Amino acid sequence: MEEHPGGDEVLLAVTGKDATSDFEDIGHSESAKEMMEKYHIGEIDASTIPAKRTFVPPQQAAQVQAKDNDLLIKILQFLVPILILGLAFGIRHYAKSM
Ligand code: HEM
Repeated sequence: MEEHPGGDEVLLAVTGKDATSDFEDIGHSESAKEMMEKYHIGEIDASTIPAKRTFVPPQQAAQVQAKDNDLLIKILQFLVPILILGLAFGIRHYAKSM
């Protein structure tokens, strides 16, 4: 995985499904195709391959979680100043009326 010139993320993105079209779409060189022989561990019964991806590696699940956290931080960065401003106006209004 670490040695793949295209990086490990692209490989993780196709785990749990048939990656033939993904491999071919990239236009891998002949030497890349020859290299596959080295990693060939056996034949798979095509009827057992899920049509859709069913497995998400934990590394990617963590990335999705990190993206969710980024969104939450952005929302908070927007909301917190507005809340502080609202609170300041509220206190000022309350102080004036006393
Ligand atoms: C055992 C399977 C694989 C082998 C041996 C392999 C090997 C290689 C090699 C040698 C390269 C360097 C460029 C070349 O010579 O073509 C490469 C690049 C790349 N591979 Fe793979 N690869 C495999 C599977 C995959 C799969 C399944 C994907 C996609 C999901 C993928 C995506 C890429 C990408 C995006 C690049 C970079 C292309 C570029 O920058 O031009 N590879 N791979």
